[in-house]
Amino acid sequence: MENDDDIPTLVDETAISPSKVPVSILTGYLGAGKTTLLNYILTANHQRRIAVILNEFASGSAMEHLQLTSTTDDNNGNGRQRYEDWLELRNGCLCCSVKDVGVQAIEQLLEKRRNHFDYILLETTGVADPLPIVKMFWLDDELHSDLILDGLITVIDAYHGLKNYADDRHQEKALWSRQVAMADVILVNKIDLVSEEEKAKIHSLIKSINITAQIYETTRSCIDLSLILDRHAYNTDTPPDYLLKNIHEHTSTLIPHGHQTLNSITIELNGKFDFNKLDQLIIQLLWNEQNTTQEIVRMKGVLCLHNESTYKLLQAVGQMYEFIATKENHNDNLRNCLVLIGSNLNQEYLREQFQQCIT
Ligand SMILES: Nc1nc2c(ncn2[C@@H]2O[C@H](COP(=O)(O)OP(=O)(O)OP(=O)(O)O)[C@@H](O)[C@H]2O)c(=O)[nH]1
Repeated sequence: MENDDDIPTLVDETAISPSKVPVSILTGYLGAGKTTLLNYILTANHQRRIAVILNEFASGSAMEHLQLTSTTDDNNGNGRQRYEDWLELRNGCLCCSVKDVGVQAIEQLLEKRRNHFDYILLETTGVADPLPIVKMFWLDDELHSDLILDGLITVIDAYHGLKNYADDRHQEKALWSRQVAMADVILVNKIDLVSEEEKAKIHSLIKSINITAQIYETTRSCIDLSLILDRHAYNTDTPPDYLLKNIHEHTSTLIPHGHQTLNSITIELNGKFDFNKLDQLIIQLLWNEQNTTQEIVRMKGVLCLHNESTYKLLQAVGQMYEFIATKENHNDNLRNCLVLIGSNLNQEYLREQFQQCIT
């Protein structure tokens, strides 16, 4: 481990990027290929200086640690070097509690090693529910954090995926589904081990749970990094194409799979929303109705609002949500599209609720 004195000082202070450092969360059920992906990233030839943070238990200790491994250029002309750091998390684990202690620890690390990396990948354990971790890193601008959530990458084991899903033990199935439901990018890994028929089945199952994620097939988690990094899934002001144009194509793939714990539904409406009514409805759905049988884990929408000529984006994760202004003019094509991902979602009921908010 390096000590603080070893940290190189940049001669040219302007070389330190004032911009925020993107954080991607990496998840995937046990044995899916997360470590294989991280090893690939840490050894692959690319320009990014990526810090990998592993959420590990320190054996024999009640204390939690985050292990940081990074191969980055040290800016002293010594080329790429690998170093490790440990962060102590005295108050809990990133996996099972929403605690901003994890964010603070990573911010401190960033402060200390600002010139060492420009991207952070946070690996969760195979049995982590990604929802609280995504919420933790979806930071309000008011908090002036140097970190910005880039997205959630989920690695799926193509060979065991259907088995994990079919697992009668509810906990396993629920976790697997949540990791798929929350993803912005999904790697269907171990594609070398499955037939075309199995491949089609796993794609269909993934899409029925999450129609918004970008899906790539991989072997040994090898992927062009530009496809999975810098997704800007939470800080975009550009309406995604699938919400603007291709929703019919996606909807046709929403084949329900037996005893599904989570699934996607889409709602399309014409007209302009009354913002106050819409806001009240979102609060009702995410706060008041969240503890009924219905649970919305993720919501995305491209919407036309009364008195506004450009689209608004809606993003929600658990009970948190925000409306984001876009520069894209709707040109009086007043088509609104929403995708909701969750459990026990009643499409007709939800459609009716949103319809009532149209002016
Ligand atoms: N055949 C095949 N094996 C793979 C592939 N990707 C990973 N493996 C193997 O699958 C096993 C599990 O991979 P890991 O990368 O350790 O999986 P993980 O998601 O980190 O697992 P946990 O840490 O237990 O959650 C290892 O033995 C890998 O070598 C692949 O595409 N094809």
